[in-house]
This record gives sequence, C-alpha cells and structure tokens, in this order.
Amino acid sequence: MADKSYIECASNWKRPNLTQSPELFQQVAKLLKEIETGGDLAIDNLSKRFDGFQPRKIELRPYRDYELEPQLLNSIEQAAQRIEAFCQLQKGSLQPQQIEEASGVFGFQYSPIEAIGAYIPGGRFPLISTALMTLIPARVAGCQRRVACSPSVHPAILAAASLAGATEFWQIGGAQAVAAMAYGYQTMLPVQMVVGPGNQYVNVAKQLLQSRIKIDVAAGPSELLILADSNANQEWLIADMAAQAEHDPQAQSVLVSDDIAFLQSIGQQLTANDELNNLLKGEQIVLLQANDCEAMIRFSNRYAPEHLLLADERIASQSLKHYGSLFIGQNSAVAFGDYCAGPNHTLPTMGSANRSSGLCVQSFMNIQSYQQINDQGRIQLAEIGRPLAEAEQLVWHERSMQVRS
Ligand SMILES: NC(=O)c1ccc[n+]([C@@H]2O[C@H](COP(=O)([O-])OP(=O)(O)OC[C@H]3O[C@@H](n4cnc5c(N)ncnc54)[C@H](O)[C@@H]3O)[C@@H](O)[C@H]2O)c1
Ligand SMILES: [Zn+2]
Repeated sequence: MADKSYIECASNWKRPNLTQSPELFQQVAKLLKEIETGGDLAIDNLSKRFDGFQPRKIELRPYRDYELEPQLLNSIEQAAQRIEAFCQLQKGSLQPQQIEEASGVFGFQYSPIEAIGAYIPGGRFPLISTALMTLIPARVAGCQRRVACSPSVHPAILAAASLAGATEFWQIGGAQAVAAMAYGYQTMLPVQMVVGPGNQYVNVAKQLLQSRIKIDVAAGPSELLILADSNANQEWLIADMAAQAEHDPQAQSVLVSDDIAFLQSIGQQLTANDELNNLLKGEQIVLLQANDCEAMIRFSNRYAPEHLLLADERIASQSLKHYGSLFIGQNSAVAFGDYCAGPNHTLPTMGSANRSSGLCVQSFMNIQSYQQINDQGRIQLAEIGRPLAEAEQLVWHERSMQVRS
C-alpha cells in the first residue's frame, strides 16, 4: 500500500505565495536610477559588472545561413509556421467596426504598437521558442520595429530571431536590457512595449518601467494543473508533471483527481524514482484528492492555472472558467503548446489568469475609437450633454456644446 501522506485535500490546498521581496525592488530601482541619470555609459558599466561584456548590436543573417542541424532548422521553421498561422487567425478576428446612425458615425479600429522589444533570456539553453513566441505575434500585428535583446548570442537564438522577424538584435542582458529598450541605447531607439520572460531582475525592471512601456503578463514560475479521471494514462501525466517542474525550481505541477487509487498509483511511481520523488518532496509535484467532479471544477476555477490539462472525460471544457491556456484531452500535452502547437506559451501565472490573457496578436495592438458627428448630431448631442456639463459645473464644456446647437 502506498504511503498516502503525500496526497493532500484539494479543498484546503493553496499555491505557495511567491511575491518578490521589497529588497529586490529597491535593488533594481537603484540600477534603473543609475541608468536614467548615467545613460549609455551606465548601461555599459552594469553590463560589464554583471555579464562581463560590452553590449553590442548583432547583424542578423537570413535564417538558412545559420549552421544548425538540418532537422532542427526544419523544426524551427515548422513551429514558426504553426505559430504564425495561429496569429493570423487572431488577427482575422480583429475587424474594425462602426455604427452609422442619424447623428453620425461611431467606431473603433485596431492599430499596432509601432516599436516593441522582446527579451530572450540567456541561461543554460538557447530559448528558441521564446524568440518565436514573442516576435511572431508582433510581426503579424504589424509592429514596425521589433528589437530583440539577449545576453546570449547562441546561433539558434540568432537564427530563430531572424526567422521570427526581429528588425534589430542586441547582445545585452538583465535589467540593463529592459532599460535600454525603454530609454534607448546607442542607435537603438526606445520601444513602447517590452515582452518576454527572464529572471527576477528582468521581471522587476519590466514592472518598474511601466510608466514608459507596456509589458506582457507578469511571468512567475510556470504552473500546470491536471484534472484526471481514473482512465488517464499515468505515464503520460507523470512525464507532463516532470516536464513542467523542469522549467524552474519554483515551477509547480498539480494533479487533482477524485480517485484515490489512481492518485496512489501515481504516487507509488513517483516515490519509486529518485528524481521524481525529489520533485514530490519539494512540492514541485503536488497530488490532490477532490470529493467529486464538481469539486475538481471548483478547484480549477479558484486556482486559475497557467496551463490546464483536462484528462477527465466526465468534465466539459466549458465548465472551466479561468486558465491561461487549456489543453483538452490527454493527447494535448503542454509540451506541444510550449513549442509548436500554435497558441502562445507566454501565459499568466499565479492566479492572474482570472483577469489577464496570454501573449497574442491583440497584445501588440491599441484599440482606437473615433466619431464623426454630423449637423443633426451636434444639435442632438448638445441636448444630452449640456445638462451634464451644467451639473458638473464645467462651464466651457457647456459652452463648447451650446455654440454648436
Ligand atoms: N515563464 C516562462 O515562460 C519562461 C521561459 C523561459 C525562461 N524563463 C525564465 O527565464 C529565466 C532565465 O534566467 P537567466 O538568469 O538564465 O537569464 P536572463 O537572461 O533572464 O538573466 C540574465 C541576466 O541577469 C543579469 N543579472 C545576473 N545577476 C545579476 C545581479 N546580481 N544583479 C543584477 N542583474 C543580474 C545579467 O545582466 C544577465 O545578463 C529563468 O528564471 C527562467 O525561469 C521563463
Ligand atoms: Zn513547458
């Protein structure tokens, strides 16, 4: 019989609280202040201090000129095509709309943000998929300047950035890179939006520079929630949970089921393997028992996961309200979504899926409204508006309408 102590009760369980420390915010704010006053020279000095290199612009070559394994070159291309096709689908839904009535024409339209920056983290592996997932939607949206920054100049990152349509590539990392994009650096003009994941310095710099730049979702550690019935393939789900945990020591996979025997069986397999057992002990994999399907749905809607894998045929996907991206049925591994399914993998974490969306073509667009009021309209609208202006005691507003009526 399995040791059941690692199976917790879904109704009491909450995700760990991972708020960033005030000290970190102070530290990054100090760096940004140095850059605000010291300009390019401060960026150079910080880069030398933290990275040991002088930031520089890298000329990108055509994609096929990069010497990567042929199979990898093909995979990057196919992934890019699928991501682009999904972006085109999103773009197609962004139709301008207007109503024409007796008083005039009233409408809205979508307009791309002109210049955006994509941060592509350095770290142990070249994050090819990050380059694709950040730059392709910006290109499809119609953003004209698409600056990529990374401390890494790994050929796979350069190749992916080239294919995904970066118009400039700079080797620069950390908070300095975010500041360079927000304030401008050397020949890099400032951008209006910065997207892409990164370590705590990158994330906090993005948050602190929000008065200058729009940012994407505040990306915390990755999360996966699996809702499973007893028929789900245990080997597949174990691989999915371990895959999510491998992103980051704080990444977490949570499996909820109402079948205790199923959870015990998964638990037994995890404890029998040192690597998986460590993930279980470190709460990077969490097994939760719920009373029934209704309780599983309630848990999911309260938890609002970044990735939600529905491996329970009794639950209708429509009953799931909050998630960054939904993977319906156990064929739909989150790993496919990470690389090549098509929908974006930059998604809201830490429960923010109940109020924000993942990166998409819409993220790179402003919605602009307009109105064209005709002769009849100025008289009609003055009748409605003048008493409101009077009540607010805004005399010139009242006058502006009165002279037109
Ligand atoms: N959520 C996602 O989708 C996703 C995807 C990929 C990567 N990530 C995250 O990206 C991160 C990659 O981290 P990384 O550190 O390898 O690369 P990174 O590029 O995010 O950060 C490296 C930079 O941090 C700066 N830095 C390092 N030490 C510093 C210090 N003491 N003070 C100030 N700045 C300092 C340096 O300038 C360096 O260039 C990981 O945290 C990973 O979880 C998230
Ligand atoms: Zn993943």
